[in-house]
Amino acid sequence: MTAEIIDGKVIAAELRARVADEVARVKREHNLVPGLAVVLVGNDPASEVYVRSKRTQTQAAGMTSFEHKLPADVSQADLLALVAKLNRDPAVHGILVQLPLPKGLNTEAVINAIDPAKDVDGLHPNNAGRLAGGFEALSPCTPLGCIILTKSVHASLEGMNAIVLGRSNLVGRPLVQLLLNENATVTIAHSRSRDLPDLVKRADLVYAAVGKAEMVRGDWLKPGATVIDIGITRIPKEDGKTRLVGDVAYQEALGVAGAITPVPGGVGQMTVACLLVNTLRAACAIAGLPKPAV
Ligand SMILES: NC(=O)C1=CN([C@@H]2O[C@H](COP(=O)(O)OP(=O)(O)OC[C@H]3O[C@@H](n4cnc5c(N)ncnc54)[C@H](OP(=O)(O)O)[C@@H]3O)[C@@H](O)[C@H]2O)C=CC1
Ligand SMILES: Nc1nc(=O)c2c([nH]1)NC[C@@H]1CN(c3ccc(C(=O)N[C@@H](CCC(=O)O)C(=O)O)cc3)C=[N+]21
Ligand SMILES: [Mg+2]
Repeated sequence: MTAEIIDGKVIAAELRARVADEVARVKREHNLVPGLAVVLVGNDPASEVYVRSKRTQTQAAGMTSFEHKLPADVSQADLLALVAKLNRDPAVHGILVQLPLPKGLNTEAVINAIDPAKDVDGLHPNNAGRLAGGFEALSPCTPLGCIILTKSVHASLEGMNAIVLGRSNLVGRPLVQLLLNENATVTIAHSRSRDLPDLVKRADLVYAAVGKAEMVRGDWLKPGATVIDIGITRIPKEDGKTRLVGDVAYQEALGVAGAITPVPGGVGQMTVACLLVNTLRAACAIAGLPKPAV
């Protein structure tokens, strides 16, 4: 048996096309052009992968892209001043501050400074708390993308055993909340968890968001499980370039899983597409328009 490969490229392209249609409509009907501002401090390589695809795709969807690159030694005050300026800017509907921030900057204070209505990362406590409470919220893009990919395989997640490996504010925790909203039964594992292979073995749905290349082995998986690989690690190649590797041993998993996302070409594609969705939703909400069709 070989697993179905969940094609994030195709699913993300479909989602982006629906976003582009809605962007064209709000432009035509309401003269509203959604704008996304990305703030990149220093040069974290994982963040740069993200920024690259984000810029072109924002523009391709008909939205405005603003980019602010700041040096790694920028002061907390200057960073907060930029966030305050973006909060006030009527052309900006979404603000994303790339994480992790360089040492010396207070991440929590920066996130708290973002207008929750423009918090397209869903990291502000207003949004994270609303999500945890089961209320409507701007939710983090990567977990949103994971749910869409899972639903491309399973129409309903009700009663399924899911395991989430990782509990970060950006990925693991919000993914758990979204899975609960889908009525899955969720186990959360992290660096202090014991017997990871046994925990994974029981899961119909496996979400790996640890950041350890190929940590999840094929023989950990329940045969037929759906595997969503969120991890991205850059491995240097002999020619000096790098290749991207997930948290799951892909070749091994192919022989056991029922369905699996590749890296690249899986979750990462969906993260960017969902960022466009959140920016469109934020722009409509800020403008007092009805919710968009996507
Ligand atoms: N595809 C995409 O769109 C995106 C991909 N990523 C990638 O996903 C991965 C995770 O990102 P992020 O959540 O930000 O990472 P963090 O480093 O913030 O969190 C990693 C989590 O994994 C847990 N962990 C670490 N080692 C182990 C282990 N040996 N066994 C079990 N759990 C472990 C940590 O546990 P503890 O809490 O105990 O420290 C922590 O909860 C990274 O590779 C990142 O690059 C991230 C965002 C988007
Ligand atoms: N505030 C914040 N929000 C984030 O969502 C966030 C962040 N900070 N910091 C960095 C991580 C990482 N991340 C990625 C998103 C998409 C791809 C992506 O497009 N991946 C392509 C790979 C593209 C290529 O091949 O280079 C793919 O997997 O197919 C990668 C990484 C978002 N992150
Ligand atoms: Mg990270």
